[in-house]
Amino acid sequence: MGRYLDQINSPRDVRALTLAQLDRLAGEIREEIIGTVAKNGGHLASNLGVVELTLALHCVFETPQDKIIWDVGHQCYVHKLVTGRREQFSSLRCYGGLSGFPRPDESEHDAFGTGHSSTSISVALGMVLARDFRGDRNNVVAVIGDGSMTGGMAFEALNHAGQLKKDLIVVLNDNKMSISANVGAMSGYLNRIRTDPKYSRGKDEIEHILRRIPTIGSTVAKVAERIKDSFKYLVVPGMIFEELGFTYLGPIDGHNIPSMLETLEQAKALGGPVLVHVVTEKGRGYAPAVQKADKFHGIGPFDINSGSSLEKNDISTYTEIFGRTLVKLAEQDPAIVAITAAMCSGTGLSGFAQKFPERFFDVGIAEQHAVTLAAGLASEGFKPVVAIYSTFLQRAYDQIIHDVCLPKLPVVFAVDRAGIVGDDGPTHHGLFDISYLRSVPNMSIMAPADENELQHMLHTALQLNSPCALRFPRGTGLGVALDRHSRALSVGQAEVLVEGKDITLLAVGNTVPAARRAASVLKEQGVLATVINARFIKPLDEECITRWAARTGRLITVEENILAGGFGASVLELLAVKDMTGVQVKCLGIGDIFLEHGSQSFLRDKYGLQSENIVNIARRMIDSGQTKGTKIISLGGGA
Ligand SMILES: Cc1ncc(C[n+]2csc(CCOP(=O)(O)OP(=O)(O)O)c2C)c(N)n1
Ligand SMILES: CC(=O)[C@@H](O)[C@H](O)COP(=O)(O)O
Ligand SMILES: [Mg+2]
Repeated sequence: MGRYLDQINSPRDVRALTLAQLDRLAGEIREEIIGTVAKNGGHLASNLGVVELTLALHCVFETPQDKIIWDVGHQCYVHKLVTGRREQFSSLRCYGGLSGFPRPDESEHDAFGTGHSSTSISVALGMVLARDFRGDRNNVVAVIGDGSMTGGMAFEALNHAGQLKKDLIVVLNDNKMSISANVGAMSGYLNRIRTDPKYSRGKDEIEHILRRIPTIGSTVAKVAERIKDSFKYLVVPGMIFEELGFTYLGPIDGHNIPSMLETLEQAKALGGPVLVHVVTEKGRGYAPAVQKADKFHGIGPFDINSGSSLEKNDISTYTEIFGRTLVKLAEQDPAIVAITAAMCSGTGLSGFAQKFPERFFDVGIAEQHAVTLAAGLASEGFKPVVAIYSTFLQRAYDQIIHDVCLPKLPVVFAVDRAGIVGDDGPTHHGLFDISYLRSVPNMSIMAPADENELQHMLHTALQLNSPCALRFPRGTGLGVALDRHSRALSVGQAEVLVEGKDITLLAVGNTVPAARRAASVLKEQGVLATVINARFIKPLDEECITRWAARTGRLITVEENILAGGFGASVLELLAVKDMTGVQVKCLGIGDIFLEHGSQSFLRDKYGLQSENIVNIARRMIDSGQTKGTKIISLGGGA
C-alpha cells in the first residue's frame, strides 16, 4: 500500500483519515521533511515538533475560511505538505521554489506572511476584528512558540485581546526551546505548569468538580466562568493567562492527536479569548534533532544517518571572528558586556557566554529591550555590545534613536547577517540597515572587507565612546590571515587598494573583493581602475572620495543594501554638496524591491553585485565617452 501522504491534496483529505491513519501520516510527514531538509537545509527541529499539532489543527479548523497564523512561520512545513504543496516540497527554500515561511502569494491556506517573531497574536486579533465587523463566523488561531512568547509584541497583543474579549484562539506550542534553551521568567512559569505537581493537582481537582457540575441548560462558557470564580484559591495552571482575560486549556500533550482534537474542539466551542497550552518535543522522531535541537533548529544539508553536516568549511565565518575577537577584548576590559536577543550561537556569542557568564545577557526575543538595556548599561559606564541580525534590529529602531543615539551612548551594535542572507528570503535579508542607521545623528557605521578588518573594526568601535554599528555578512570570510592583535583604525578613513586613472570603484564591506576582481579584469582590458575600500559608511572619507572621483571622472559605488538611503546615496549627497558636477556616477545595490529567497551567490549574481557586472558597467561608462555631469546611469540591481 502506498503512502497516505501521497493522497493528501488538501486539508479535507486529512480530515477524512481515522486516528490510526493520522498516526501513520505523521510518520510519513516526518520522513518527508527529514529527507527534504537533509538536501536543502531548513528549520528541521521545529517542524518535527509540530507534526501532530498541525494535523490536529487541520482536522478541527477548516482553512482557508478559518485562519491559522504561524508565529515566525519557520514551523510551517507540515502545514505546507497538507495544503496542496506536497509535490513542490522538494523545492523548499530553493530559488523559484517553495518558501520556508508562510506566504499568502503561495497558497490561500497561508493566512499571513511571517518570518519575524511574536507577531501572530496581533495579526490574529486584527483578523478577528475584521471578521466581526463583517459578521462572519470563521475561527482565527494564532500558533506561537514559547520562545516567541518572550517577545514584547506577544504580550501587547494578549493585553489587548484580554480587554476585547473576542473569540480568538492562541495555541502556545511549548517545547522549552527558543533556538537555544528558552530563557526568562515566563519560560520558568511554563516549566512549573508542566512539572510542578501542585499545578496538576489543582487541575485534577477542577476536572473532578467540573464533571459534577450539571451542564444541562448551561453553556460550556458559563461553566468555565463558574470554575474560574470558584477556584481562584487553588493553584490553577495558566492563571496568568486567566488573569489576562483568556480561558486557559492545558497543558496537553502535543503529540497525542486525540487529546488535541478534544481540546481544540473545546477551545472552538468556548468563545472569548482561549489559550491552549500544548507541550511538544522539538526534533521529535529524529534522534539527532532531539539531542541537538539548537543545531537542528536551522541547518544546512546533512547526512541523515549520522546527522552530521555536509557543509565542510575550514574558513571561519565573520560571526566566529566577531565572537572570538570580543572574548579577547573582554579579557582586557571588564567594562565590556554582551547582549543577545535569543540568538546566542547565531551571533557568535557562545564563547563569550561560557567565559563571562555574569557579563552575558540573553534577553529572549526582545530586540527593543536588548537595545535599551544596553543604553542603561552604557549610561553607567559599561561598554555593551549588542549582537543582533540586521533584519531583527529593524524592530529596535526607536530604541536606537531615542535611547542610544540621542544621548550619544557608547553602545556597539554587531549587525550580523547584513546584506543578502540567502535561503530564508525576504523576511530575513539584511538589506536596510545602512539606510536606517545612516540617517541617525551620532551613529558611526563600519563594514569590513574581510575578517581581519572585522577584528580591527570591533576594536575601533569599542574605543569610539559613541554609538557605533559594525555590519558584516552571513557566511565565511575570505580566509585571509588574521593579525595577532586587533588595533584601532583611523576613524572615517577609507583605504585605497589600487590606483588607476580611468575609473573609481568605491566598494563597501563584502563587495570590496568583487570590486578588486573587477579591477583586475579591467586591467587586462587596458582600463585602469582605482579601488577604494570605504571601511566607514559614516563618517565618509570625504576627502578621499572626492579626490578620486575628480581624478578619474567616473565612479561606481557598490554595496549590499538597498540603494534608497544607502551607501551610494550618501556618496551622491556628498558630490552634490561639494558641487561636483563633472563626475559620472553609477550606484550598484538593490533597487526598490523585496528580494526573493535563493542562494547568496545566485542572488548576488542576479542583482549585479558580482565582479562581472561591475566590469560591464565600468566598460559601458568608459565606452560611452561621457565624462561631464553627475549622472546616475541607473539606480537598481542587475546589469
Ligand atoms: C524578531 C525576531 N528575532 C529573532 C528571530 C530568530 N528566531 C527565529 S525562531 C526563534 C526561536 C523561536 O522559538 P519558538 O517560538 O519557541 O519556536 P520553536 O523553534 O521552539 O518551535 C528565533 C529566536 C526572529 N525570527 N524574529
Ligand atoms: C527562523 C529564524 O528567524 C532563524 O532561525 C533564522 O533562520 C536563522 O538564520 P541563520 O541560519 O542565518 O542563523
Ligand atoms: Mg519553542
